[in-house]
Amino acid sequence: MTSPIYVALDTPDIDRAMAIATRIRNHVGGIKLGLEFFCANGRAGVKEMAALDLPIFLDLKLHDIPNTVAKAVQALRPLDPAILTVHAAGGRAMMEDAKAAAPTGTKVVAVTMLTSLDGADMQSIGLPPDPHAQVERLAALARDAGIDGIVCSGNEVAAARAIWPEGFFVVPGVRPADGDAGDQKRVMTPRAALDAGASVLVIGRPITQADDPDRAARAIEATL
Ligand SMILES: O=c1ccn([C@@H]2O[C@H](COP(=O)(O)O)[C@@H](O)[C@H]2O)c(=O)[nH]1
Repeated sequence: MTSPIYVALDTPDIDRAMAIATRIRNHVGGIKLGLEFFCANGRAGVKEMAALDLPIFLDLKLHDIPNTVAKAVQALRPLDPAILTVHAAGGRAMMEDAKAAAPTGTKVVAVTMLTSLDGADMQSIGLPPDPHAQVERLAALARDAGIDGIVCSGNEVAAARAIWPEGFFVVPGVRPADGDAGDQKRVMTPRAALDAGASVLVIGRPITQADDPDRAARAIEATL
């Protein structure tokens, strides 16, 4: 069975990213490359990581006017990522245009509320302090825009799946039971997130910052 874990390789150092991915490759389903990696290494770096022959999740969280996002997605087409992120807050037209510009096999998923935010943070940016309601609203918008799924925390994934049963649900903010949450505010264990309806789990520091990333990945895998 393919692992639902995408490991977040959040480093600008491609040699380090490659070394970690090589060690844990048999215990993860894919690798996630985000802003830190992409700003340092660009498309060439992503192509280099593709040599590992693992699915690539390009987590660039694109958020701009529809034309700009569509052109950015076109520029990423040669990388043929398995998963690509945009921000749902960019609106329906932006999500529609991102999907139209993406390769056929790429799942375009929309970030709803970052897992580093809680109700108080939402209030501070002028939103009602209710992550559940906001995730449900943006999940419906993403579904209606014709993209593939959303990114949300494990706390909201069951509610989001209830309104979008065939959606693809990416869940970061995942921590083993004794794990340090760090800057994440809406967290859940890997097992609980899968039980709640996650399609894939994004796990970074609990694996990449461990003394032995391979052992950490295996320990998490054993709980699934
Ligand atoms: O809402 C979101 C969206 C994306 N992320 C990304 O997931 C990983 C999480 O890393 P950890 O080290 O496991 O906390 C990271 O790359 C984020 O950019 C997220 O955390 N929350």
